[in-house]
Amino acid sequence: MTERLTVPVELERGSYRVDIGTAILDDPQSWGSVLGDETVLLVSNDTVAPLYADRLESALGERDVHRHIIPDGEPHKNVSTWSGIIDRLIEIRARRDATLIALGGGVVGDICGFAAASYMRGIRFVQVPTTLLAQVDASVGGKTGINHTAGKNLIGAFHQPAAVIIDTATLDTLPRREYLAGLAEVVKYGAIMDAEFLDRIESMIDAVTARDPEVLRELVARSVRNKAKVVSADEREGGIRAILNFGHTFGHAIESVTGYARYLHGEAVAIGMVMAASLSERRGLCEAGTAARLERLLAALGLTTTLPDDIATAPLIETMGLDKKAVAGGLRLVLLTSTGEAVIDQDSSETEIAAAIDACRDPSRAI
Ligand SMILES: NC(=O)c1ccc[n+]([C@@H]2O[C@H](COP(=O)([O-])OP(=O)(O)OC[C@H]3O[C@@H](n4cnc5c(N)ncnc54)[C@H](O)[C@@H]3O)[C@@H](O)[C@H]2O)c1
Ligand SMILES: O=C(O)C(=O)C[C@@H](O)[C@H](O)[C@H](O)COP(=O)(O)O
Ligand SMILES: [Zn+2]
Repeated sequence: MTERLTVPVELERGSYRVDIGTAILDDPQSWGSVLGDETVLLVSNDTVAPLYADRLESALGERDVHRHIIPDGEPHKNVSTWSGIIDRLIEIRARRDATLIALGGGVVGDICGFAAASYMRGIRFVQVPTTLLAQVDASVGGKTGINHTAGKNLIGAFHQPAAVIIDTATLDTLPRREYLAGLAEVVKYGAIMDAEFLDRIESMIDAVTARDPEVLRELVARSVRNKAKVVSADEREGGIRAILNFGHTFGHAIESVTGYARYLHGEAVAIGMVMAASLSERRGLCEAGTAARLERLLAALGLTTTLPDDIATAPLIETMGLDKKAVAGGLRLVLLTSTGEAVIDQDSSETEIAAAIDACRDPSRAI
């Protein structure tokens, strides 16, 4: 086991800790201060449970622990899977003092968090993220929810976890495509708030793609610190938190129009970030070359930043209209003023947005 790092998430209504280490998922020390003698429902999916659920449960000792396994995949991040968790909580006669444990990627974490937010108007839950994306982003900050066919995460609630336990050794079994998708959210922190982090990632591409354990620890810890800083400043996205949505208005629309089955969340966000950076340049908000730098980095990490021609621009823009940041006056987009600085902006015309989308179609293009 490597030394355990702890990042606090400080909030007005109760802070919590994010523990980061290797082999800490089944270390009883991870759980002693997190759980009492309440009933526990361990929720995972049919891919992750066979890998890690027994190990985790072995650390919970004699507690009253039940399991619920959900089907794997973003298309299952829906009302039916949420309702299955609620049914299971009722079946085990869980009371208000019960705790849910979400063991898996962001899909398990988001649905489980929403079940915890809604069952009996709110019970505790603990995040045990097992994908890079969930470790650097989804497990921290309390956004929970499910998709609707009309739009991504359209149903949900803010509900903070009681604790987050990040065992970076679980990334050893993560498929490469999933790992690379997680890197998109890591790059996001560099783009919106931490230019030095972006330089650092650029300086160690090979170690990053090779999942060097020390580098993983650095990527996860720095990402979590960045996220915790923003969430502590604005827990419920009244303002600054929206910067964490950089690339997401475009990315979520790409996921939605393709039925949540063609692109992974991080892959769609990677394309969306290049579109948002390109729009920032077109609007004169940041210097020429900002989008190209971002695109070069994402490509070096193995992420695609090109939008295929069969995804038309008009339906994308229509779907973007259901983005949760939109207000009566129109879309609100996160744009860059430089690498490492973001603003929330409402002044882009539909023509400018369409041009930024179309700029990402041709791989030989100048974005
Ligand atoms: N709440 C938030 O703040 C927030 C932030 C970012 C993303 N999200 C959401 O998170 C979701 C994406 O999360 P994700 O990228 O983790 O996808 P995911 O949850 O679908 O997991 C990716 C795949 O990896 C598998 N997997 C997970 N851990 C594994 C492991 N250790 N070894 C082998 N396989 C493993 C999963 O079963 C799945 O097939 C999206 O729904 C997105 O909207 C939420
Ligand atoms: O934590 C946040 O705030 C984020 O926006 C993080 C995003 O990476 C994440 O994908 C989030 O779920 C998107 O939120 P939404 O409000 O646009 O659904
Ligand atoms: Zn995201």
